[in-house]
Amino acid sequence: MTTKIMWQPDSSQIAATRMNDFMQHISRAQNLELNSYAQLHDWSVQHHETFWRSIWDYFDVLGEAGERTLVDGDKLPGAQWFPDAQLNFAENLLRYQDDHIALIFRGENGARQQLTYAELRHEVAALAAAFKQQGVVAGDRVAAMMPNCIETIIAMLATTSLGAIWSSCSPDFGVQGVVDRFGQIEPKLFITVDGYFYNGKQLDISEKVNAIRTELKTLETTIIVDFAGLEHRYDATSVAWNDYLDRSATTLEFVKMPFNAPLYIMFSSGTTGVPKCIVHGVGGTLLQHLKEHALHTDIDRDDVFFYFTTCGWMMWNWLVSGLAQGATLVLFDGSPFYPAPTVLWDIAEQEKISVFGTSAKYLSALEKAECTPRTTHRLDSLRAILTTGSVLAPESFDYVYRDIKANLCLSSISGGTDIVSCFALGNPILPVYRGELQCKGLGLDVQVCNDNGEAITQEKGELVCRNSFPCMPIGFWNDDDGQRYFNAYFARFENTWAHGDYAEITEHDGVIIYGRSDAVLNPGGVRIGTAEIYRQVEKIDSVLESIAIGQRWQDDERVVLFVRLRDGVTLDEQLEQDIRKIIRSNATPRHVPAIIAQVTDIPRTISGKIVELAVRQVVHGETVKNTDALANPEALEQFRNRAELNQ
Ligand SMILES: CC(=O)CC(=O)O
Repeated sequence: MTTKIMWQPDSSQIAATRMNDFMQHISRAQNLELNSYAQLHDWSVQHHETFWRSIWDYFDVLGEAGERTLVDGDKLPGAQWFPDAQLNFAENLLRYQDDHIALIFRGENGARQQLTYAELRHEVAALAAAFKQQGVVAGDRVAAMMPNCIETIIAMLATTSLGAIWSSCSPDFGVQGVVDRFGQIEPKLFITVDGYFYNGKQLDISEKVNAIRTELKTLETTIIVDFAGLEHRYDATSVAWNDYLDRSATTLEFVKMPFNAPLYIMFSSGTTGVPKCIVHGVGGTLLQHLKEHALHTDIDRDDVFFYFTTCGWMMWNWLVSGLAQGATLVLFDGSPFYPAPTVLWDIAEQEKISVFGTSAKYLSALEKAECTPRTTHRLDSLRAILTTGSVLAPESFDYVYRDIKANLCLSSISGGTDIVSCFALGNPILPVYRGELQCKGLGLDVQVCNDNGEAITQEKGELVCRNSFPCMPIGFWNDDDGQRYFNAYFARFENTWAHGDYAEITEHDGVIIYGRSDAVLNPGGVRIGTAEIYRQVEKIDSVLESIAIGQRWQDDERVVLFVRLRDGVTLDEQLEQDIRKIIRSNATPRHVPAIIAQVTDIPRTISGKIVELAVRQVVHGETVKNTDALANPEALEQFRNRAELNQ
């Protein structure tokens, strides 16, 4: 069966893209005739050393690239990219210093602020000067529990301008979740707020902040941004943001750092124990984000770039790098459904957003809420929608083109915290096929492997990357012999990064993700990605969301499906039959759940991912190691000791 093309750029659109310009540039520089993305990608993998050096040059990275590009290039892990380079991350994000708008903040409570590039630089200088007076130096850690607002970006840029290391989470994290993360990295400074707004509520977090400060023994100072307008009592180790800034600072200096110096410490979701502290480097993060924004997303100075994210998800780090393109970034903090499900589209229309990023879950919830922005909003500026976080079902492609906008590039993108970027993503010179990620990222030898480690196409298997790339983490924090880092990605296949996604490379060299590999269902020895089931079940109007697990049963495994239904709907025999029928007729009899059960909530991580493993553990009576990693741990109780799972 041929896969439907949902959108295709015409030749004039292709000619105007930065991807096309880069392809011409490489053709000229390397004396080649590259005429397609497939050719460019092949070249970028076969000559990945030259490719990444070209990325540095093409984007005119500020700093010294140094002589060597790659040392021990065939070692995974162990390859060293740009071992002689010196650069500063913040300097590259602040290369523009003019009156173009850099940041627009929109709060759930109606707040709107904006800052030009010149003003942003000024604010960063004032904070960096105060940091310096406090004695913050390269390698120190600055931790932030912040909403997605302008101050968070100023703080990250001030931190990294000094070569210090940035780590952030959002204010909805619980005390233990924050301490589990920041406690491991021993921060010197903590930046936070008095409170925040969510779903129409003003939430005071002063008690939580005090509890966290007590636990983080290495803190010298806590800086508090007056975000929610609440009274805050300061003590000797806390200070208001506005009092802390050194407004007399006139210049901003950038401490040059090695390419592989730590930039960000990010955290795994922590659903299987204390979160892993994944350390990302200065140069690798920058080069990869330059490539992904400019080439794969075609972002430039004229773009208004929005991603719906919190500061606890790597998409925040990804969005912020958009400053390096000189684009205007739109930040939003709050519920995307308050006061109405259309709120993000109001913002898209008002701010003339051209690139709108969100999660796949948001789109399916929007569809269930029967929103049709195409008929209610003027979205003339919108030219791309990006989604990630979970698999974007083929039906969501239909929804976007039918009910949001027909003429745009819908790019499902995938990678994650582990690489602070993507393995497969969008491409402005390729068509969008229904249900597929458009392409593998340039420079990345992304493959799908069978159990023997052999590359396969048009078959499901493990998503891997077979060459080294600059944005591999530089390691895990407090993992001196690198063993935990090795075990996380390299133990499965030799000299290969195994990403933990169950996926397929399509005939168009696109990618389909079927779910996380550790959640794959295995009834009767047949491997089934959970997204294959969700896609069918969630077509049923009364099903809002679902989660599938494999339950050990009579020396085999059986598929158990839990569904969250619209208010007032009860799972009855008819609905069960409808669910089974839709799965059987659109997937296979093997996909049909043995048991279907109703729940009113599905547990998810704080960045919104449903946690199949934790549900599986509860169903089997096992202990869930770290419920602090969950946004709604109480939801797990609904899966414990269910009578229907014993029959
Ligand atoms: C790019 C991504 O893969 C983001 C995520 O799902 O965490």
